[in-house]
Amino acid sequence: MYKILTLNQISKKGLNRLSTNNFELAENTSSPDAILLRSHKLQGDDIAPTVKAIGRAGAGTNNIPVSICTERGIPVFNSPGANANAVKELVIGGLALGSRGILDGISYVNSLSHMTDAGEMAKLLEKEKKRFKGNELAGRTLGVVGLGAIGSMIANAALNLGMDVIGFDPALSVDAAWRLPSAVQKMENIKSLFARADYITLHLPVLEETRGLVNLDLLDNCKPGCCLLNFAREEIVSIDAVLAALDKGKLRQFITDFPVPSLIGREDVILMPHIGASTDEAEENCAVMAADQISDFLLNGNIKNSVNFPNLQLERSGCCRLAVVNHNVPKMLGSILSILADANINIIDMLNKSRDDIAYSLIDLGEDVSSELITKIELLDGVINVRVIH
Ligand SMILES: NC(=O)c1ccc[n+]([C@@H]2O[C@H](COP(=O)([O-])OP(=O)(O)OC[C@H]3O[C@@H](n4cnc5c(N)ncnc54)[C@H](O)[C@@H]3O)[C@@H](O)[C@H]2O)c1
Ligand SMILES: O=C(O)[C@H](O)COP(=O)(O)O
Repeated sequence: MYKILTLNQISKKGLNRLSTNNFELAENTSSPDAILLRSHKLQGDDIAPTVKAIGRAGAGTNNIPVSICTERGIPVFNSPGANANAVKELVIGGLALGSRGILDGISYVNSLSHMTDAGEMAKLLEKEKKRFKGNELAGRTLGVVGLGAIGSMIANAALNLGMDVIGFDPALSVDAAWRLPSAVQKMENIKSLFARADYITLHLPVLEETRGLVNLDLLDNCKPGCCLLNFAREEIVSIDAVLAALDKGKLRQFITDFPVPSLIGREDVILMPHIGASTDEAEENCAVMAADQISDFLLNGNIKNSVNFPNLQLERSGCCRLAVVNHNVPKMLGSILSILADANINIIDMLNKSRDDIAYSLIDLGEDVSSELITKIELLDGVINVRVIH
């Protein structure tokens, strides 16, 4: 029985995938085998020595100390693309809010609660509605920074709204490139995207190199009257730079899913409480994906959609399986296999892959192994952890 610690509200549809024969779910346990979470900020010290895997029901893993997990041989999984449609729809809503007098118009109408005569009210609204006039999105240029699961969906939707779309992504994967409509014009650098776009939307992860990426220099370079949308992460945008650009009129509006106190109360800012992925559908998709990945890892050692381990899946064969995590250095696999050979244990099937400093092997054996043999493998210099999966 594997114990799964859940640290956020995870959709029932996902939790139900973890059958009660193999898994026990707990909101509080000191010795979990795996952790399932959403945006809970996890510290290294919160990860008990028993933890074998961490599943993020969502896209961003910046709330998880991934490098500490890698050092400890713990794969971290996420749910790529599972909430992309939800974010896309909210960003389209954001574009509408940024181009029309929707919020001010609604507030104005609600301020008329003292009026009792419908005819008088209609007359007043017809007179005042010019204050809430906006612009159409069609014909304007949208700059998309980060053309992965979310960025490519938004690019597509914006083209369908009649917008011109330009994009920047220095690390575009082959799959993402296939998904991208050819009408999206690829920019050589982020500066030229900022200089050309009427609306700019950010859809990249927070990494060392993207922290504070949207700074004074970049915003000084943007088209006057530009509207910036941040549904990616707070850390990517310098709030001081945004406030300066708004005050100078360089930016007309800032719309973000990541409010901070200094943004509250400004008319040129629209704040949402991190609800990009908060739909029934996205929460279910993410939870199902994360739960399935954790389940397959704990029960079979298979790895799919890890952000720090190689992806590796092997059909089960033989009588038991060894899952070995080691440093990606020469001779490791040979040393492991010679321990098995010296013990006369037959290998039925195996797969070994590496990613950066980590290597991972699944080895299916013809017979069960003793704890002494496992200890021998564990003691090899460079081995991080070994699991026997029956
Ligand atoms: N507001 C929300 O609720 C919400 C929901 C989902 C995701 N997110 C955020 O959005 C981010 C993107 O999500 P996704 O599902 O599209 O991820 P993704 O991995 O599919 O796409 C991210 C893209 O950003 C690109 N990228 C990396 N560095 C870049 C850089 N310096 N400049 C431009 N592009 C760069 C990558 O190459 C990749 O194509 C997540 O990391 C998360 O932080 C927020
Ligand atoms: O990275 C993500 O997937 C989003 O920020 C969603 O976060 P949430 O699961 O806490 O809503």
